[in-house]
Amino acid sequence: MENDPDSVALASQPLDSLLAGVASTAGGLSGAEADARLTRCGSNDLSAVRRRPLWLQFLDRLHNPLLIILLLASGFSAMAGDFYSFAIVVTIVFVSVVLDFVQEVRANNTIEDLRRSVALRARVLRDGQERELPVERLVPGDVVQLVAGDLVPADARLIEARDLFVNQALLTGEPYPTEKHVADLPHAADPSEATNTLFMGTSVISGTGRAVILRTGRATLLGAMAHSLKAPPPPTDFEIGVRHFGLLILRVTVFLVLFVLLANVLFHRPWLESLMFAVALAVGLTPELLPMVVTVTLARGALRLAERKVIVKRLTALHNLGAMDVLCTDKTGTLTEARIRLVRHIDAQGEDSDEVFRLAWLNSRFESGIRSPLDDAILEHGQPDAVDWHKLDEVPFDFERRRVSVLLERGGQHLLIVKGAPEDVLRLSTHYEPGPGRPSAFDIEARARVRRLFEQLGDDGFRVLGIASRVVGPDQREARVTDETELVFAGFAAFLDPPKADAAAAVHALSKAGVAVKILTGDNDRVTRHVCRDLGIPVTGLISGDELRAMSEEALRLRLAKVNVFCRLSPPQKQRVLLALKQRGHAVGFLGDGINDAAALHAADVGISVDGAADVAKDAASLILLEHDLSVIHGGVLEGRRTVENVTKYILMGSSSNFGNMLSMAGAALVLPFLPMLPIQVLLNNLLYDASEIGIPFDRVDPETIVRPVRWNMDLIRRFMLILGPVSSLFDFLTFYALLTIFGAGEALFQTGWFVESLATQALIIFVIRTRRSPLVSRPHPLLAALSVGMVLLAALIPLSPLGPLFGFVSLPLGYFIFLAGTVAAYLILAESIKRLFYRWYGRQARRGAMAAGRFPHGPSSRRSEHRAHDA
Ligand SMILES: Nc1ncnc2c1ncn2[C@@H]1O[C@H](COP(=O)(O)OP(=O)(O)OP(=O)(O)O)[C@@H](O)[C@H]1O
Ligand SMILES: [Mg+2]
Repeated sequence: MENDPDSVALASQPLDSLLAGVASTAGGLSGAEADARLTRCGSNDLSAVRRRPLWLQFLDRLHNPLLIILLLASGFSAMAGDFYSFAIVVTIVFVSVVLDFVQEVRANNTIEDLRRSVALRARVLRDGQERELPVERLVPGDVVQLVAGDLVPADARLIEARDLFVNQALLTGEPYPTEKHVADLPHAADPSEATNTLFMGTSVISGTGRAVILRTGRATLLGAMAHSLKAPPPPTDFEIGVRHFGLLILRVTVFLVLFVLLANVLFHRPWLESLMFAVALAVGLTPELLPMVVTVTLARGALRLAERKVIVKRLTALHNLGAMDVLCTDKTGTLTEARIRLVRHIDAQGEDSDEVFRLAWLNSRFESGIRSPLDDAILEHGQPDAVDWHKLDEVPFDFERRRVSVLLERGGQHLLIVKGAPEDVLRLSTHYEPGPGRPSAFDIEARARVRRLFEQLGDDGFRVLGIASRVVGPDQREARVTDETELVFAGFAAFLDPPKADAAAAVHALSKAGVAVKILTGDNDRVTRHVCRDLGIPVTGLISGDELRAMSEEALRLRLAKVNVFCRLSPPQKQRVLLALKQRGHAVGFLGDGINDAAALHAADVGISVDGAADVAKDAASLILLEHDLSVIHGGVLEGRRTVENVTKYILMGSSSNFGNMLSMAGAALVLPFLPMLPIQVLLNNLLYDASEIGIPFDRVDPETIVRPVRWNMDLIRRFMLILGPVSSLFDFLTFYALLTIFGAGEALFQTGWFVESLATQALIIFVIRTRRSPLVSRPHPLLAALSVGMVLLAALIPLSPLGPLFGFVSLPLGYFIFLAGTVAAYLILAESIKRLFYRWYGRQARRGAMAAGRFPHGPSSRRSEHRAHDA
C-alpha cells in the first residue's frame, strides 16, 4: 500500500493498520530500510520528473528539426557520393551540440547544488534517533517530529499531538488554522474533516506533533492536485523578452529559408545542395546557444552571489533582482539586531512589577506557537516564583489577533493569561489593578493614563507587549478566542532590540542604486519611527494597518510613492501593499522571515528570506540569505543587473551582426551563379562564431550600466538590430564586389574570401556591441577577447591548413588580407559611430517617453511603460 494515491482514505483507517501497512512503528524506520524505500518510491519531491539520464538529455538536443533535416540532407548527399561533407556535417553538429550541452549541464549542476544547500529539512526518527534530513529523502514509514513554523513534508497520520494547529488554506481554502488530534475517524471524507491527518504543503501554526508518513511525493494529496495548485509563476519580463526574440528569429528564419529555396528552384540549381545551404543558413540564424548562454550567465551570477552568501533558489529571480526598484523589508533582524532583551516589566501605574513578569513568563513558558524572539527574551530574563502551574489549553498566536492566551490551573484555580499587542490587550481589558489583588474598573482617565504610558515607551524605542489575565470558572478546561474579554490589565513588558549598525549604510547604498527601501512591519508606528530615527532613515510617510483597511486601491496607489513606512500590518495587508506596488509598474522585492511574511514573499517579484526563517517563508522565497543582512542584497542587485546586461549582449550580437550576415548570404545566393558559401562552410562559420561567444557570460560590465535597475528592453534590441544589421550587410556587399572584380574570384576563392570576412566582422563586432563606451576604454574579459580574436585567426588559418581542401577552401592572396584588414577596421569604426549616435538618440527617446508617462524610468521596457502611462 505504499504510495497509493487516495490520501484522504488515510484518515478513516485505524492507526495500527496504517502502521502495519507501511511496515513501521512509532519508533520509525532503520536507515537501511529507508534507503531501500527511497529507491523504490522515489524522492519526496513534487517536481520529481525523475532526472533523465545524461545520454537521454543529450539525445534531446538532437531533437531539433533543423539538425534532423541537415543530417538527412547530408545523408542523401553522402549516398550521392559526397561522403566528405557528410562526415564534416556530422562532426560539426556533434561538436556544437557537445559544446552547448557540457556547459549547460555544468551550469545546471551548479544551480542544483546551490539549491540543495538551502533545502528544507525535517526531523526524522531513523534507527531510533532523531536526525535532520532534507525532506526529499523522506519515505513512507518515516516518523517525523513537527513544531510550529514547519511545513508538513508529506501526507502523514498523527501519532502524538499537543495543541497542534495547522493552516490548510492551500488545500481547503479555509483561512483559519485547523486543530489536529490523534484519533480514529471512520467517516472522514475530505481534507477538512481529516483532523487526524497532516497533508503535505500545509503549515504548522502552533503546537507540536509526531506523525508517521504514509504517502510521499506525487502520491500525496498535494501531488495529485499539483497541476492546478502549483501553476508555474507568470513569466518575467525577461523570459517574455527572450521568448519574443526567439519568435522573431524564427519568423525571419522561415522566411529566409523559403526565399532561398524558391530562388534556387527558379534558377534550376541542384536542389539537395540548395536545401542544405538553406538549412545551414537557418542553423546559423537560430540562436541555438541562447538557452545555454542564459543558463550559464545566470549560473555564473548565482555562483558569484553564493560567494556573497546569497543562494539563488529560482533562477528567474536573478534578473528580477536586477530590475528591482523597490525593496520592502520587515524590521526585526533586518533593521535591528534581533537580539531582543526584556528591559522593563511595569504595571498600569508605570511601577516595576514582578507580578507582570510572572504572568508574562507563564504565558511564554506554556505557549506552543512559533518560537518568537519576544518569548525567548522573556524566558531568558529570569525565573520567577511561579511553580505548580499546569497548562490546560491555549488560544494560539496569530498575526491577525496579534496575541496569545494560555489557560492554566493551580490548586483548583483556573487562570487565562493573555499577552499581545498593547492596543488590543488594553481594549479587551475592563479592569486594572491599582494595588495587588484589588482590581478596579477602568475609567476614561485611567485608560488614557495607561495609553500614554504605552505611547511613551514606544517613543523611547521600546517594543511593548500588553499583559492581562482573567480568572475563569473551575469547570472550564478549554480556551477560546471569545474568552479574551473582560480582562484585568496587568501591565507592560518592554523590550529593546538594538538597531543594526550597518543597516543605515545598506539602505543608503540601495537607494543610491535606484532601489527605494520601504518598511513593512507588524509592529507599531512609534517603535518603527524610533528605529528609523536611530538609523537615520527619514520617514517620508507612514500608513498603519487600520488606515489601510479603510483605504481604496486608488487612494493607496496615489500615496505609495511617498510612504516608506507601513506599520501594524497583518500578513494579507503586507501582500496588498506589495501587489499595489507591482500594479504601479515597480519590480518589487520583499525580505522577510516569518510565517506572516510568506504571502508577501509569494507575491513579490523577488522573494528574499534567510536560512533560519520559518519553513513557509523559506519555501516561498526565491533567494535565501545565509546571513541576515541587508548589505548583501546590494551586491545581489548588482549581480542581477550584470546578468541581464550580459544576456543582452549576446542577443544584440545575434540579432544585429549575425542577422546581417545571414541576410547578405541570402542576397548573394540570388545574384551569384554559385552558392556564396558551401553548406559545410556555413556550418563551420557558425560553429566558430558560437565558440567566439562562449566568453560572454564571463564578461565585465561597465559600472555606469548597473547604477540603476536594469530592465529587459526588447524595444532597444529590435531597433538596434534594424540599424546595425544592414550596416554589416553593406560591408559584405563591398567584399563581394572586391572579390569578384579586384581579385577575380571564382567559386572557391569567393567562398573562402567571404568565409573569413564574414567571421571577422561577426566576431570582432563584440568589442563594439559589448559596451556603450568606446571599445578602447571598456576592457572585455580576457576570455572573451581571446576567444573572439582566436576564432578569427583560426578562420584565416584553416584555408591554409591541411583541413582547407576538405571544406573546399583555397588559399587567399596576400592582397586580400590587406583588403580585409581595411574593411574590418572601416566596419568597426562605422559601427562604433552609429552605436554612439544610436544610444544618444535612444536615450533622448526614452527620456521623452518617460516624461510623457510622468515618471523617470530606469530602463524603458515597452510593456512596463504602457503600464505607467495608464497609471498616470
Ligand atoms: N510572542 C508573542 N506574544 C504576544 N504577542 C506577540 C508575540 N509576537 C508578536 N506579537 C505581537 O504581534 C505583533 C506583530 O508581530 P511582529 O512584530 O513579529 O510582526 P512582524 O511584521 O514580523 O514585525 P517585524 O517587521 O519587526 O519583523 C507584535 O508587534 C506584537 O504586538
Ligand atoms: Mg518579522
